[in-house]
Amino acid sequence: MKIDKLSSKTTPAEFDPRARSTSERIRVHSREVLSDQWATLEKVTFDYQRGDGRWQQQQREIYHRGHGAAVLLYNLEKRTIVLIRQFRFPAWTLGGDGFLLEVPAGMIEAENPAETVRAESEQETGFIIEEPRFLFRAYATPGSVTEQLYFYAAAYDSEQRSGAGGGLEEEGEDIEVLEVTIEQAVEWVASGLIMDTKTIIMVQHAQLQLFGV
Ligand SMILES: Nc1nc2c(ncn2[C@@H]2O[C@H](COP(=O)(O)OP(=O)(O)O[C@H]3O[C@H](CO)[C@@H](O)[C@H](O)[C@@H]3O)[C@@H](O)[C@H]2O)c(=O)[nH]1
Ligand SMILES: [Mg+2]
Repeated sequence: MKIDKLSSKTTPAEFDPRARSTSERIRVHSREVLSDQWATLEKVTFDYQRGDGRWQQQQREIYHRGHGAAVLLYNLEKRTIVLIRQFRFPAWTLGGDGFLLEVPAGMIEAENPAETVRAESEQETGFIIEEPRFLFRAYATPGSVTEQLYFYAAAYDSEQRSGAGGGLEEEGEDIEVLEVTIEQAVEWVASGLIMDTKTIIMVQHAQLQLFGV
């Protein structure tokens, strides 16, 4: 018996919707703002042309809350990185104490992610950094949130500290600063103590690219 698994999906390139630009494959019907307070929640109805050429109507709620930037603070001599611990209300609603271990991060202001991580590093941890190194950019939750996260790394020096950090009290921040060895951080990812995606990515980047664990 001859089985040709690809035949039903194979179309000549000129008719293949996958070869067309997405703007030709998406027709937006309506956009409705459901909530517009701290951030914006929108309901969008659109037609999507599937890979086999058929059109399908879909509806999605999408949340626009700006973009974020995070920084991996590392010290190669001491083999340490800097983590912060802070209360996250959405996490608390799922059980547990709601306190998460994270890398310093903040929402991008004035469309300048490098400046944002310099400012967040000082506000949240007290460490003053020079030019942070851009690593990569990623969607955290692409199915429903438009936010992109910009990842940076910066060497820190324990001497270059302006204060204890802790964040801005007027913004409700109450941040604890931890300096941990890379081995400890890797162990916390494996044991499930570190549960924040951007932080897991950063610890693994540090492990693979910086410390060679
Ligand atoms: N009133 C109000 N204030 C808010 C709200 N959400 C955030 N804020 C204020 O905005 C500040 C955001 O602090 P940042 O340090 O700029 O951001 P972040 O909370 O650390 O978020 C970072 O990490 C997130 C993922 O873990 C990212 O989603 C985010 O973009 C950023 O990178 C908070 O301290 C708080 O004052 C809200 O719904 N209402
Ligand atoms: Mg923050």
